[in-house]
Amino acid sequence: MFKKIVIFGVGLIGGSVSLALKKLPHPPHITGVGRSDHSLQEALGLGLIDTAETNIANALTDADLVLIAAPVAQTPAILRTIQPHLSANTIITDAGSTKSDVMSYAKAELGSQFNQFVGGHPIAGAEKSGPSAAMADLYIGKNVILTPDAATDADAVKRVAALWQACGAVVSNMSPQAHDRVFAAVSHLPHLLAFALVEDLAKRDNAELLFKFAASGFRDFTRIAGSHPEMWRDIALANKQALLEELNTYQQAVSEMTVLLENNDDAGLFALFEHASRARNEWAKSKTNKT
Ligand SMILES: NC(=O)C1=CN([C@@H]2O[C@H](COP(=O)(O)OP(=O)(O)OC[C@H]3O[C@@H](n4cnc5c(N)ncnc54)[C@H](O)[C@@H]3O)[C@@H](O)[C@H]2O)C=CC1
Ligand SMILES: O=C(O)C(=O)Cc1ccc(O)cc1
Repeated sequence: MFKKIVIFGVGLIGGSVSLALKKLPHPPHITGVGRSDHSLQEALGLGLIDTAETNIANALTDADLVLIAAPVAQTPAILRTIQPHLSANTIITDAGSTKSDVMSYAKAELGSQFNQFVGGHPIAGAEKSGPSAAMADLYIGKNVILTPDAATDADAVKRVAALWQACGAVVSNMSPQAHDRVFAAVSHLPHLLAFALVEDLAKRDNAELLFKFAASGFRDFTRIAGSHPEMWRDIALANKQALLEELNTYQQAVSEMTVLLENNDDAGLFALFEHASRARNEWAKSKTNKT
């Protein structure tokens, strides 16, 4: 296990890694680096980190792992600031929701030390953010995807996998491109649709009335529209191409449903609802406790 971990961005995701590792018999020393002093002090106060650092050279002294858990557009700037202070033994990893962009940033910013970078993505989270949202059990039984490159050091991949396993996660590998296509469909598209629906209702003249009577179906469909705007702006722009394809496919599905409705096609609507309902229920049963 790592002895000193430096976490850039001690919010929901970074803070939850920290809390999970603190349950180990020999937890690592965890140093937090943040963008705002306020959230770093909050992380310190909540016991998520052992030390808060603003000096990057000090933060990285004797560090054997750097975990980047900030919004994905912050990744190049963070890599640029750490690069001069990395030793040959420091492993760098991240938790960003998109992987093609992050892997390209790592290649560009780390140069000959790119082999020490292991891209990662925990498929676990929430619509809540910040240090106070961190949970020790967030990753138990959840998937974590690693996206090693052909150049990535095999031992670094093993050690990052072991880190997530120590947090209770189930680790698999994917290419960054395959990862981004899958998560455009099952995560990024649903978040955009939830934001779009809430925004459409919120800007109507009778929004107050609509929200007053909205119930649990609306709550379930839109929970993720309460998610962090900066994080989702960065994800949408980073995975723009795959997301535009998913939006296009979804628009076709909505158009097909519109035609069924316009034509009073009761059999067509029933068949569509029955097929989707079965697929959704089978998926939910197969997942039990997983994200
Ligand atoms: N929220 C979720 O459910 C999930 C998020 N992710 C990914 O994890 C990353 C972190 O997300 P959350 O923890 O949810 O966000 P968060 O908002 O809870 O925490 C992010 C933290 O990063 C800090 N930060 C921002 N820029 C920084 C910089 N340049 N240097 C150092 N710290 C900086 C912020 O002050 C904040 O404390 C994002 O890349 C996101 O895509 C991955 C899986 C799930
Ligand atoms: O809130 C939820 O249910 C999520 O879907 C959390 C989530 C957000 C972003 C990710 O990259 C992975 C998981």
